Amino acid sequence: MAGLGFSGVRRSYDGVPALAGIDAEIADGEFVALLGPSGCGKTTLLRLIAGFEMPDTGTITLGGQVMAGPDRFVPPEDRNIGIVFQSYALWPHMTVAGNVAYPLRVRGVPTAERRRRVAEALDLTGLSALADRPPAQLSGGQRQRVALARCLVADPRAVLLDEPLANLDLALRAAMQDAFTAFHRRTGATMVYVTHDQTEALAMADRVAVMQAGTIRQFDTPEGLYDRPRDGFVAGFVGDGAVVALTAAPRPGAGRARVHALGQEIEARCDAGPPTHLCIRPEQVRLDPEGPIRARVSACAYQGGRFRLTLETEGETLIAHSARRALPGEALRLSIGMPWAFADPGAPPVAGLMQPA
Ligand SMILES: Nc1ncnc2c1ncn2[C@@H]1O[C@H](COP(=O)(O)OP(=O)(O)OP(=O)(O)O)[C@@H](O)[C@H]1O
Repeated sequence: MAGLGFSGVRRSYDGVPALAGIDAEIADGEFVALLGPSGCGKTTLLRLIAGFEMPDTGTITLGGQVMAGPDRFVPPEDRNIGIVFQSYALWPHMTVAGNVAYPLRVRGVPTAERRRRVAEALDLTGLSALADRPPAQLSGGQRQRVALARCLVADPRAVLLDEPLANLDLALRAAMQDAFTAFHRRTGATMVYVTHDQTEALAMADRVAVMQAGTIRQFDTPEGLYDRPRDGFVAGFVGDGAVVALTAAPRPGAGRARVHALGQEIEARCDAGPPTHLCIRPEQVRLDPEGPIRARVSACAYQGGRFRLTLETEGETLIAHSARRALPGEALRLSIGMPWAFADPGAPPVAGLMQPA
């Protein structure tokens, strides 16, 4: 397996940028998710890694070797990268074992070695008992595992997965997420996983690249994205909660700041730079009869074991969790515990925001 590198990678279609400058490193053996809304460039980046397309400018490396650059382009068949698509693309007339053996047969791998490697790939994907079945007699999740086994058997340097669970129902998706994570642990494969489903990305990946409009807005661990989003897009796109503009921001101290928002002074976590916004997660909103903030319930949804409350206060909408059902229109009091304050470079300047001296 091998790591991947991207330096100044750009790609446009008809003059419109699909990738507007990608710089990133993916370590050998890392499981990375590319997460973002439709049209943000995830599939384009995957296609460039696979070699189905060339970047307009920039360099892509695999295991330190240039795959695409100013004067070099390695075609897809010479990159040894495995790909698992949303549509499983299995041969209907071949058994599971036959499908998995196919890439080795094409390469002329001798029979004994072929048998050994197929048995290993079937074992890794939990398919040994189904080796003799045709794809028509498999569930969607089992077919997807055949596609994964077929990709693995060729011993690829990296595995690319393009929304592989999109066609599966919710229960099966959850089971397959566990299967992918277990598979990654056992193989140590470098995996790049495209999805627009944040639950999937946060549950499985070591790190997630959050993309928007052809750029990576933040490339971080799932906890990093949730606890310390770098800008308003990431704060709003990843996880539940609210993004609230500050009305005044004193100079932040080391890792902490007292900021003004929601008509209150609130103690927040922060890093360098004067913050402009707060990201308030539901678990940071305490329903507290003595709390300083007055709010009104606008919606209440049961989420199994708890209720998700939508609350209106000071012209902002907050999300809270509650053990009991609340009625729309009900008045509550809140306190806010240690939200994350960040500087959003994309946001318009906040009127009256007090800048540090
Ligand atoms: N072959 C193409 N010709 C013209 N435009 C393209 C082509 N491929 C992609 N694009 C455009 O490039 C942008 C990025 O597309 P891409 O498929 O990479 O997005 P995505 O994030 O994978 O979206 P989705 O989640 O909907 O698959 C989009 O605006 C898309 O319309």
